[in-house]
Order: sequence, then C-alpha cells, then structure tokens
Amino acid sequence: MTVQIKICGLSTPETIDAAVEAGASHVGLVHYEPSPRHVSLEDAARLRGRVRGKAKAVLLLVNADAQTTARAIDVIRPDVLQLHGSETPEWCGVLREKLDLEIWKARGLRDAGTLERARQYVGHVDRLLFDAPAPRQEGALPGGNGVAFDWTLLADHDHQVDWALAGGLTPDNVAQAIRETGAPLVDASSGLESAPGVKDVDLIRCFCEAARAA
Ligand SMILES: O=C(O)c1ccccc1NCC(=O)[C@H](O)[C@H](O)COP(=O)(O)O
Repeated sequence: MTVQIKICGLSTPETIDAAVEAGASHVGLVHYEPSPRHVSLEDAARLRGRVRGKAKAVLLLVNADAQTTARAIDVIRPDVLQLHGSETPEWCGVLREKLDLEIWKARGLRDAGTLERARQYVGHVDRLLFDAPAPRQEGALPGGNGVAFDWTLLADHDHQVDWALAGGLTPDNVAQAIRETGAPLVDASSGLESAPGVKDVDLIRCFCEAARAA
C-alpha cells in the first residue's frame, strides 16, 4: 500500500509548492497563536488555494471554541480538521456531523493505557493521529515538538479507525517507523525545519522520498 504523507506547519508558498511537488498527500496549516508555525486565517486561505486539487489541506486547531472553529472553516475551507488539544470524543462527533470535512484527532501516546483510551474516539472521528505526548512543562506546545514516542506500542495494535503516525519523524527515521508500525500515513513538521517554523525544501523532498521507499 502506498503510504500517505502529511507535511505539517507550512507557512510559505515556496514550501507548500515543494511539499506538493514532492508528492505529499496532505499539507498542514497551524492556526494556533503560541506556535512558531501559526498562520493567520487570511494567509492560511491563500496557502490552501495553492494546493486545491493537488493535495488535501489540513487545518490544525487546538481547543478552539465553536465560533473560532466555524470562522476558520468558513475562511479556509480545509479538507480536514485536525484537533490537537484536549477535545472530547463528543465534541469531535458534533463537528463531524455538522461539517462536510474529515475530522482527525491527535492523541499523545505515553503507554498502552493512553493507546487504549484513544478507542473512545472510534465512531466520532475519521482518523486518529498518534503523536508523542505533550511535554509536561508549563507553556509547552501540544504538538510539533520533534519528539518520537515508543513505536512498539503500535506493534500488532488492532486499529478500529484510520490512523496516522506523527512525532519526531525525519528523513532518517521515517522508513524504519513505517516498517515497524505499518503506518498508512506519516506526518512530520519540526524534523523538516532549519529553525523553529522555518521549513527546508530539501528536507521536505528527502522525507517524501524516504517515506515512499520504505
Ligand atoms: O506544529 C506546531 O507548532 C503545533 C502546535 C500545536 C499543536 C500541534 C502542532 N503541530 C502538530 C504537528 O505538526 C504534527 O501533527 C505532529 O505534532 C508532529 O510534529 P513533529 O514532532 O514536530 O514532527
């Protein structure tokens, strides 16, 4: 099966184009002000326009309220809404029923217990995205930290919904990650940067090549 590839936290036309040309199936736009990858709604809408018909646009929000979510969807018109905070299964389900787009929920995997609890989202989301857990320190971002988790947690797991692997993926480790977990979709952000929030087009290309060659 061909692995799908999401490049997250893109914020310039050049890096968006590089991701699409390298064969990314999904591009991620982070609308979350504390992030170095935050893009305004207007910039996100412009970037989204560049990929229409070529790759799916994923809008990433963190614990956004209903009004903020509705406004962001209205302006950006993404294909996918990725929820990367502490959104409940019920809230995901409400959005999935009301909105004509895919709902993805990110879950940090610390141990087998956190993987088991992620099952609460089955039936409420279109995809679970397994990431490293958020660092415990004050002010830490809930994602995009470039930290990998223990992939053996996913070995032989009985997935009951589509899923994706994220967390510390780079051109150097993505093939091994795919082989060890069987991930159908891989997602990378900070491992493709020369500085926080600054994507490197060569790293984007190398990542896509390595993922496809796995
Ligand atoms: O990228 C951010 O700054 C960010 C902020 C808040 C929530 C999520 C965020 N990013 C999510 C991602 O980029 C990925 O889906 C995932 O966390 C993998 O990131 P990385 O470990 O940096 O590859």
